[in-house]
Amino acid sequence: MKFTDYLFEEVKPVWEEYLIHPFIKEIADGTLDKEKFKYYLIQDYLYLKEYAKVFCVGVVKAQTMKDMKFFYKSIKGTMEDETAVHIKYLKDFGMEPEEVEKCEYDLTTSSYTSYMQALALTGDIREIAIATLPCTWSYNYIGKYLLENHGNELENNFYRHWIELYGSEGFTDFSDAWIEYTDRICENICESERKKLRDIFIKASIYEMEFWHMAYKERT
Ligand SMILES: Cc1ncc(C[n+]2csc(CCO)c2C)c(N)n1
Repeated sequence: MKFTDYLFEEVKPVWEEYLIHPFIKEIADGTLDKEKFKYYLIQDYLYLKEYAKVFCVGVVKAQTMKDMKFFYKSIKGTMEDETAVHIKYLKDFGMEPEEVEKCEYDLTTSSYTSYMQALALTGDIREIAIATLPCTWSYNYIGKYLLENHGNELENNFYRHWIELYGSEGFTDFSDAWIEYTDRICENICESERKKLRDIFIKASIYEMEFWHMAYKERT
């Protein structure tokens, strides 16, 4: 069994909950309160800024040019490709990126990003890959599910670009490449290493759920 198949089995119950989370269900049918989406985008923009730094540490810690390139390309993917959709939506809400950067980090945003950054600084490229994988893979898992189940009802859905980004072929290729890369660097690891990486993967998956809760919660 591939290591990532094992990881998937371990987190499946949590990932299935993402698909029925009210934030995701309301994105799917287009009924999500726009204020909630705006708050999510602001926090997610801050999240992506910190997340990109985790890949930067990956470049520093990688031993080969091939591995360095892998992290380097993901920095570009995060800072340019993914944020482009955020910037477009935020512009519609009347916010420029510079203004978004001045917003306060929600406790969940700082906890999740601090967790990954601390792991990146103290760990090796395996720990960095495993801590960042639920983020890429689970968004593709959600995006593909939404496209498969709601793809033909998106014409007037305000969240269509978000769904199309994460369910797209390009993003699926990106996610699959990370899965493959993770299996490559985790070949022949010992049992205690497997357990350590599994725990990181589960924790990051739970942080993803916390992020959905944060995005949906009522605030005054
Ligand atoms: C909380 C949160 N988790 C995951 C993603 C998705 N994501 C973040 S970085 C990256 C890699 C390439 O852009 C991907 C897929 C998100 N946006 N926000």
